[in-house]
Amino acid sequence: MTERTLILLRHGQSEWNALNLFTGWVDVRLTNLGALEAERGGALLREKGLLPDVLHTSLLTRAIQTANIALDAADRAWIPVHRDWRLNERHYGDLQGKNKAETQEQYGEEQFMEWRRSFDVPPPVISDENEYSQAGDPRYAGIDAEMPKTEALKNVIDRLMPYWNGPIADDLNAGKTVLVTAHGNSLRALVKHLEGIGDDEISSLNIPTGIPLVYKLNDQLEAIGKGEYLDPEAAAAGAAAVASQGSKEEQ
Ligand SMILES: O=C(O)[C@@H](CO)OP(=O)(O)O
Repeated sequence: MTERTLILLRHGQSEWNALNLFTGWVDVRLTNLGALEAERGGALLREKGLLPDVLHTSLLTRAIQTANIALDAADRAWIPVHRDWRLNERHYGDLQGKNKAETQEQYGEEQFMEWRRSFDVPPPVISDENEYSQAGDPRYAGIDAEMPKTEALKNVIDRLMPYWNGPIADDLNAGKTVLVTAHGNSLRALVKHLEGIGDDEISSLNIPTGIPLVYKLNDQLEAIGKGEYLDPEAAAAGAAAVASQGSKEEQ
């Protein structure tokens, strides 16, 4: 068996993470803290000798910035890059741009959690006229019918898997150490697949910002054990902070 290495990295804190707004496909940038998180993520990779050979990122600036900063910190700014909308954050539909705590207050915790963490219930669709719609954004020219107007996690898995089974699998099968920089929910989709997590159980899994999560894979690209965060303590604290974003007290 040849062991393969896959590294997942959620982008560092974004401007809208800091404001506690549903973000989805809205193209916000990293905060200064987010940039520091990305740098620390790259330093962890360097310290552990986990040096990516190839990068796959979403089309969103916060993931691209994170990858650039982390790879620079790991002395790997030069590696080849592939970018694809299939790694984008879950499209949050009409919730994009809304405050999470206010949404929970307005609709109640049950509805809020159904929209936020249920496996297959998407939020209401976004209209093309909404200021936070991506209709007409040139980076998505050519996606046409597949362009989402809202997504549940299930929809994210459906659009992500062809990219996992295609370009990412090709690089892993070629023996490359692969870095994927993406988002809370596109990475939850990938972790669900890798760890065989059930549709109900996945609702309680949250991914912290900026901490590399490393998988060893077998020849079939199945995970050998669970993924390991390079800083487990910070990862646990970060995941707990993500989980509590509906609560005003935690902000
Ligand atoms: O707003 C979003 O796009 C995501 C990630 O930041 O949020 P959540 O964790 O609520 O799914």
